Amino acid sequence: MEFTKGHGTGNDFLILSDPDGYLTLTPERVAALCDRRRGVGADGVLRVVRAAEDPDGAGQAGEAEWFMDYRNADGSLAEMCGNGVRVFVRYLVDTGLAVPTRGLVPVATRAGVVRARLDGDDIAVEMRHPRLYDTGVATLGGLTLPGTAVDVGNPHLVCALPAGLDLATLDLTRPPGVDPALFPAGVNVEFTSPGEPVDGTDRHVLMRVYERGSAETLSCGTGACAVAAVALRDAGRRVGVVAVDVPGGRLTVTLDPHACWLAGPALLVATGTLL
Ligand SMILES: N[C@@H](CCC[C@H](N)C(=O)O)C(=O)O
Repeated sequence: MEFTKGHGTGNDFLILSDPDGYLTLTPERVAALCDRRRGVGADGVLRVVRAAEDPDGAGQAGEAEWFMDYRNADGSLAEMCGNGVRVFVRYLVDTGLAVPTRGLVPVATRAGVVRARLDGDDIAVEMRHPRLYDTGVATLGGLTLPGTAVDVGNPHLVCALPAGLDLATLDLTRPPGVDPALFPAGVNVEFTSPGEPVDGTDRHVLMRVYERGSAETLSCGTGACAVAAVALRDAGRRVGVVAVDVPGGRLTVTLDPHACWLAGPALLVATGTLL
C-alpha cells in the first residue's frame, strides 16, 4: 500500500488513501506504523476515505465528499486534529481529489464538517469555536499547575506557567497528571508562557503540548486554538489574532464571535510503499 508523509509545523502524519473504505486499521497496526524506529514514524494517521463510505462520516456526506479518519500514534481515535485537517486538505488538493469551491475545501471529521482555505504553503481551517468550560490542574514533576478546560471538538487543558518558570525546562517525557473525573476520555495538555509582541497580532503565546495518544508533539492545532481562546479571555477579550509559537513553528489563530481560524504551513514531504 502507498503512503504519503506530511506535516504542519512539525506535527507529522502518515496519510493513507482509502477512498472506498476497504482498509481495516486496527490500533495495533496504527501504532506499528507510527513507531519511529520500527515503522514509518508519525504523530498520527490520516485515513482518506469518502464520507459516504465511513460510518462516522456518512451523516456529513451531503456537505463534504471526504472524511478525515484521524488516529493518534497509539492507535486511539480522536474527534479532531487541527494540523491534521490542514495536511489532509493539502493532500486532497495536491492529488486532485478535491478542487476548492469558492476557495474552500470542506472536510468531514468526527467533530463535524470544517472548511479549509489555501494560501501558498499555508492552509487555514475554520475550526469549531473553542468552548472554555471548567478549571482543572495538571501535575508535572513537583509542579501543580492550574488550567482551563477547553473543548475544541477534542478536549484540552491549558495551563499558564508561573512567571520565572521556563517552558523549555518542562519534562514532557511522561504524561502530566490530570483529574480523570474532569477528563474521562483523556485530555491534551498545553503549557504556555507569554511571548514578545508580534506585529499584526493581539497576543503572542509560546506553547508546548503533551497530546493524548501521541505524547509530546512539535505542534497541536486544536491546542493552539484552545491556547488562543484562553489568552484572549485572560486579556478581557473575546476576539483577536493570536500568534502561537510551538516547537515546530508558528500557528496563527483568529477568533471572532462566530469563527475560529487556524492558519499555518501544511506540507507533503514524501511518498512510499508499506511492505
Ligand atoms: N495534533 C492534533 C490533535 C490530535 C488529536 C489529539 N491527540 C487528541 O487525542 O485529541 C491537532 O493538531 O489538533
